[in-house]
Amino acid sequence: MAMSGVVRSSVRLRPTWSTWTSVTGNIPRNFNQNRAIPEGICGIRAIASHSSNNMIFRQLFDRESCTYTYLLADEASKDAVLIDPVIELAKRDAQLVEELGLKLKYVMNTHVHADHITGSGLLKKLVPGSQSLISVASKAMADVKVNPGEKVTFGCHELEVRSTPGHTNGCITYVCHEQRTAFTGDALLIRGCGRTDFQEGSSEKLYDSVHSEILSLPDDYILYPAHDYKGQTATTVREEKQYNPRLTKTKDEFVDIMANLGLAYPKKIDVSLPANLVCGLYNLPDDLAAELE
Ligand SMILES: N[C@@H](CCC(=O)N[C@@H](CSS)C(=O)NCC(=O)O)C(=O)O
Ligand SMILES: [Fe+2]
Repeated sequence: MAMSGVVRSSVRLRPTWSTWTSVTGNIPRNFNQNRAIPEGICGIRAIASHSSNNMIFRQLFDRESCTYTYLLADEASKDAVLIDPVIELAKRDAQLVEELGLKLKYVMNTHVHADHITGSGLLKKLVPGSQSLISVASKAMADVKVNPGEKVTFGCHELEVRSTPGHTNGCITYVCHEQRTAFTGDALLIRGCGRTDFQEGSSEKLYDSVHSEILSLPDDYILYPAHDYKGQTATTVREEKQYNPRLTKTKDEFVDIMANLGLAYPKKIDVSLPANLVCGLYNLPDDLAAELE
């Protein structure tokens, strides 16, 4: 029976095709990727692909804030999670959840966003039974607070919580080993990284955490950021280790680059921060507040 929840233990009990291949680092020569995985065993068919026949995966985009929201669901149980939803698009996300016949368990955030209000609060209203989720270190309010090392599970899938501070203190990355993917929030952006000039930002911490928790993953892991401003959608550990113009530098050079980005503050920072500390439920602009009534 598939279970959903937050696993506090780091012990993994059920071996899968994908964990086997990630441990051994190779695929059997005669491995048939289309062969059905035996019932009751959670695995992937398309090895090293970012999606598989038993996980539904959607990358959704907000044109205004250039935010990516991710919908992940277990095909068998229909249990689903949303990562980093945007309040203005909560109805879009809720409609997709309904159309796909999914049971939304968690509306999760990688961090307290500064540029938009999270859709967590509104989605909880639109999809009764769903719970908001964020890191303990974020100091934000949510139904479920997670710590590094814990697992968020939905159906037979799980996301490992990794601490990736530096953009904010409470930033976390969700790693899905069986799919060989990671959702990096604003810690790592494609050929970039999150800024470190507010929200307890620290360039030193960001450099260390991205290297130790994200770029230490296997080279073929696909990385999905919370934003992209140039039209890219995903990257890999290998690419970022080779081409990231900031993170391939020494730590001293990185700190210097980050101190001289010269970025304007996000336009919505003043409304976003207080609202996101309570999962998008406080002091909202009138049109958004009306949605919640
Ligand atoms: N212009 C946008 C804000 C752009 C921005 O500051 N993006 C953040 C991520 S959202 S907190 C960032 O870290 N950018 C790093 C970079 O190098 O671009 C707005 O007004 O909302
Ligand atoms: Fe951010």
